[in-house]
Amino acid sequence: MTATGPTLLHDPVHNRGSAFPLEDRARLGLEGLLPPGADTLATQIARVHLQLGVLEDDLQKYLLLSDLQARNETLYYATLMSDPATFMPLVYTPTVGEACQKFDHILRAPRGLYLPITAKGRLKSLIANWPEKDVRFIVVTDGERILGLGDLGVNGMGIPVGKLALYTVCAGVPPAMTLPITLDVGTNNQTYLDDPLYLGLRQPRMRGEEYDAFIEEFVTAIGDLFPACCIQWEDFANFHAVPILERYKDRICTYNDDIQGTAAVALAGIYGALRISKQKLTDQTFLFLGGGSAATGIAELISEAMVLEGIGIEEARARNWLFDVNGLMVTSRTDIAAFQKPFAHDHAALASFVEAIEQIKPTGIIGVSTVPKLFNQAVIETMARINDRPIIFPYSNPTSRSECTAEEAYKWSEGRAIFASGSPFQPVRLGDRTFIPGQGNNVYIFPAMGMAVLATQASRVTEDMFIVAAQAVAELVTQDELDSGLIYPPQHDIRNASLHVAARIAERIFDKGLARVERPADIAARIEAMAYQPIYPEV
Ligand SMILES: NC(=O)C1=CN([C@@H]2O[C@H](COP(=O)(O)OP(=O)(O)OC[C@H]3O[C@@H](n4cnc5c(N)ncnc54)[C@H](OP(=O)(O)O)[C@@H]3O)[C@@H](O)[C@H]2O)C=CC1
Ligand SMILES: CC(=O)C(=O)O
Ligand SMILES: [Mg+2]
Repeated sequence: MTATGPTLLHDPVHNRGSAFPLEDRARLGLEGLLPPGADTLATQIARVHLQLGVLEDDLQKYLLLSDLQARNETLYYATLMSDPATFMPLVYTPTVGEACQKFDHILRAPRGLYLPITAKGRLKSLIANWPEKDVRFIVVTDGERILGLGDLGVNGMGIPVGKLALYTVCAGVPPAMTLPITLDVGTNNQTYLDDPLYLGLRQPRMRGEEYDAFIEEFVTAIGDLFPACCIQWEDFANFHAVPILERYKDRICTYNDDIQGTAAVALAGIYGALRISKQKLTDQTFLFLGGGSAATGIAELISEAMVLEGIGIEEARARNWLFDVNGLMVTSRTDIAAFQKPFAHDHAALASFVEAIEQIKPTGIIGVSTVPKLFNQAVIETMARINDRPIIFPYSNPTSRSECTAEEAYKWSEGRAIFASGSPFQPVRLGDRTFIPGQGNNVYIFPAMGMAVLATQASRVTEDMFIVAAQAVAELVTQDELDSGLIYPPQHDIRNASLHVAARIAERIFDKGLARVERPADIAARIEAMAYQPIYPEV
């Protein structure tokens, strides 16, 4: 029996607000509870656009949209899908970064599951409180490396919430099947520990065996309660992200978006760049600013993609170099972690990034350092002197952490940079030319991966699925888009792009025998039919 009256108006899944048809209102006990006129979904969307249009501050817009999500889910998704290029920067990077930093101050309706380490031993009973019983996709963080903003404790919850909204908007993963989770193992962020409004555990971060046992209990509980569920790890510090992925990738359906999703979107951008420069992947050398989860994930996937073009894995890895806070990663350094070692090469130690560019002569630089402005004029001018079409990817998020702006990259390279950034930039005018900067963000990958896994009920997520995803993104970019500098599909068309990428990944899942459903005659049609549409459910 569907709820009626005020209870119905407070159920975000079934609520239509002012769009309840007049003829249904008596039956649903809604007469008098709504204005006498009736909206359509279209007039409701127009009203949200109007309300957002008068707000100048993006955080206020973020709040308006989260309130809407808590009140009327269909209208929320319909609004986001009405103009993804406008709304993605509000519910995702860059605005979500500011929202997370202030999450305890701006909190209105909590969303998702919070699992504190103090509930160790009882996680299953907490997770069982989640009202939906067919959860297929979890995005989980422990809040330690939120975008490039560091340890935000439970305030990091904005990231799983925002990413899962985009699973739905971009690729149609039904929202009822998604679950955002924050594991609260404490925080080392003193500002939050001192803030009376902070809502997480007031204790230093748990480390070591107790942390590992907590993760193990979490994974086991999810497997028991939601056996068809895929777990996406998000924004963990690299010393947890890498071992967690290693531990679980062959045991359950799981992946880490910062390592694998980012790698795929970077590879897609490189494939696009090579169509512009008319070069081969195996002719490239990449120098990363940063040597963490994202850098090593991208470097490894590029290496694997180079192997597909005929060179050995060691030779491929030798074309990928890391440069971190202590300089170029060379074999003589003693501070290199195991996951970085494949990309530490024999070379003299170098402390200057420009000097490293001079000596290594990369064709592309990829910024995943969390530190803004390090792709300075000298860096970009050196890249532009060495390369006819230098690849410049400042991937750190949010915008305040970007290694350079689009304008800087185009200006300092005299318009020759092939550019993409983790957070969006506006088009850049240089003389009589207009450049459209692409957003090199894993948002081109994770929603599609989610839909592919859902449609196939994949038992595992494997590396080659990310190479396929990269190829599928790249093949959508038209010559006109490349001519304007755009190496990713335009954001306004991200839904079509994601459904295409999902179908290509799903094909690979079926080919590898990892699907747990029968192969349909038309995979793309099956995905299209499964994809969530923002249409009011019957009541
Ligand atoms: N565009 C996209 O889709 C994505 C972007 N990102 C972004 O990438 C960034 C990094 O993420 P991730 O790799 O997971 O984070 P990590 O913390 O794992 O890596 C950051 C790396 O940068 C290094 N670093 C810090 N300061 C400097 C400096 N001054 N010069 C050079 N290197 C420095 C760190 O070294 P040390 O550890 O020694 O401090 C570390 O190796 C974040 O801003 C994140 O938002 C991540 C995923 C996806
Ligand atoms: C995009 C993303 O996953 C990050 O910046 O961490
Ligand atoms: Mg991330």
